[in-house]
Amino acid sequence: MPSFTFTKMHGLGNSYIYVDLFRETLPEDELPAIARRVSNVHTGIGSDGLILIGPAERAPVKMRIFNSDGSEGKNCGNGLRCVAKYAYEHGLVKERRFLIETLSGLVEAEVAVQDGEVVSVTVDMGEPRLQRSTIPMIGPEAEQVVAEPFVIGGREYALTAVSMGNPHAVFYVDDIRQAPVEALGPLVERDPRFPEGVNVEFVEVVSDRELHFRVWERGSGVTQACGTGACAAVVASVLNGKTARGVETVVHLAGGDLVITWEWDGRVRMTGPAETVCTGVYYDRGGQNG
Ligand SMILES: N[C@H](CCC[C@H](N)C(=O)O)C(=O)O
Repeated sequence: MPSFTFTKMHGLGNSYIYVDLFRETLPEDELPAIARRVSNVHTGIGSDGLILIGPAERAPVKMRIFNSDGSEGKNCGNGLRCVAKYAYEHGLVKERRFLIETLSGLVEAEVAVQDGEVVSVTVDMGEPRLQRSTIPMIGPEAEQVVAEPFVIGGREYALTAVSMGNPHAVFYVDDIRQAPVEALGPLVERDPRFPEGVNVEFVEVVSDRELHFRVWERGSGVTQACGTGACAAVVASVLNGKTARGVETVVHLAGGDLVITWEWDGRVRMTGPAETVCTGVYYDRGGQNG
């Protein structure tokens, strides 16, 4: 039976099973099924998905992320902070600031270190993509989608769409505790107006530099946190005139807080924690369990 070593890590409770491809080899065509199996809390290890840390052409390390349903995402904010922590602590990089390659491009991470341990990470997530065709969303290609009427499930909502390399649909609510995450999340996730699906975020504005946030993730459902989603929420809030550009905004997610700024240079910077839960050996029984 094939087996491989893994490290379970989380960013604000958004956990993934990390496999170091500098040490392990996984069959490419099995990756979606392996993601489903390791994510299963009953027959696997239990997580929101699988993240691979491996060699890259244009950076010291590359991150690939698979959601718990086996679909491959193009970016992952909480995952990037954990990859940065892993890379620094395992000597894959020597500097505290370095590039990480993702399917949506290169990002720059900077680790904060105390007694040899990475305690927090700042990631320059690059510029948000705002044109409909880059979300992607069907409709006039060059248009931005800001507070656009969006009818679904028999009701009309105000939709703001932002891509951080992966797609996000942001909705505002008066009380985050009442947000229709499980009722609306899966409907929007698979709506045909989003040809690649979409992550669905609900935001309550506390002030011009503080948000409450909940998420239904594409491919994983409700998670404790979504780093790219929190970045999309800050960008959407500036576009909707609810928070300030160039100012640190605190985003309260179910699993904890992120500090995010949509800088005047156009780039979005995110700072937050990254934790190692455990390391181990996974005995993969193949199709028998997922
Ligand atoms: N579900 C996302 C990938 C994970 C993103 C999230 N966990 C984050 O921290 O950004 C997608 O399919 O685009």
